[in-house]
Amino acid sequence: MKIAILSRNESLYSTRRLKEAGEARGHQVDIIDTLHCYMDITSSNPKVRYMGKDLPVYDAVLPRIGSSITFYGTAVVRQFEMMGTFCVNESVAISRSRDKLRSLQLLSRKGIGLPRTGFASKPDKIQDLIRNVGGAPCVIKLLEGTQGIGVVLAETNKAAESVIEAFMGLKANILVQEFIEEAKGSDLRCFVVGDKVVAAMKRQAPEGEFRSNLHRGGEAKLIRLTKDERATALKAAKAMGLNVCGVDILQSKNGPVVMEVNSSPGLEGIELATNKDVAGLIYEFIEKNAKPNRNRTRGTG
Ligand SMILES: Nc1ncnc2c1ncn2[C@@H]1O[C@H](COP(=O)(O)OP(=O)(O)OP(=O)(O)O)[C@@H](O)[C@H]1O
Ligand SMILES: [Mg+2]
Ligand SMILES: [Mg+2]
Repeated sequence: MKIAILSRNESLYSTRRLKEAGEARGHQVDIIDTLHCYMDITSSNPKVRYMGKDLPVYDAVLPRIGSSITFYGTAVVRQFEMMGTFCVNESVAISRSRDKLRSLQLLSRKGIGLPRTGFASKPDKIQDLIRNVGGAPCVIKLLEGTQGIGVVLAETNKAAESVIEAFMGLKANILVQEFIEEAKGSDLRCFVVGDKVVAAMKRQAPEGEFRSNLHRGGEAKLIRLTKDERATALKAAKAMGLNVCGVDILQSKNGPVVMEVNSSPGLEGIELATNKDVAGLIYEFIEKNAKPNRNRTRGTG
């Protein structure tokens, strides 16, 4: 098959592994720099232009859209959808996953377990917002954060109030969330491909830290999910409409709760921790599913 990986950086582990794994299975794999694509939207025959030429018709596009280029990146994916190209994750699903509030609302609508979460844009009733998630300790998050930056644990109601006021003063969008203390600084990354969790790892924060992000010094190890955890991850992926994603789960005393769903999950941590050929499994999915005009949202995303 002829497959394009949309990625800004071909030296990233995930991008390199995806190219290698695809070629090892006999595919032609091109890495296309998302920001260098430009589009012919007006014509009845939509195209993507790249380096002065039309891109060929691909059998599948594998979007790896970084959160800093969501807006343009999803427009490029949408253009491929309009051409009838099979996109592993569709543009609408990627956009949904980048908005923490929208994601939580979609997940909640499907009855998926979530930490109690509040959101407000004005500081009128901060105490009520804090009370609604069960009071301190609670977690305050910047909506646009990644790699654990902008995630704060407030140990007292007073501290929570000050942090919320400070963020709001800076006009930052935040959410306030129940602190899942019993997770003990760990979370589960469930890597979903199609309708399977193909790999899972437990990430543990270092001593004295509650954020388990590998970028914050967390350590990952292989884990066997419970039936409930597996079902929750699959339900979350389905609710978001993502074929390939990383579902992050906290083990709460009331069962698994979903923290977020990532539409361009990294391969390095998960392949290292589980020793699995996750990249190869993504191609297995593409080989089974990539047919022209199979995008559910063709032209309507
Ligand atoms: N409600 C919570 N209760 C307990 N721990 C939490 C909670 N929310 C977040 N954490 C911890 O903080 C970490 C970072 O939070 P989160 O994943 O929401 O932030 P992020 O900046 O979006 O990170 P990412 O890079 O994964 O997108 C989580 O991996 C988890 O270990
Ligand atoms: Mg995130
Ligand atoms: Mg996270």
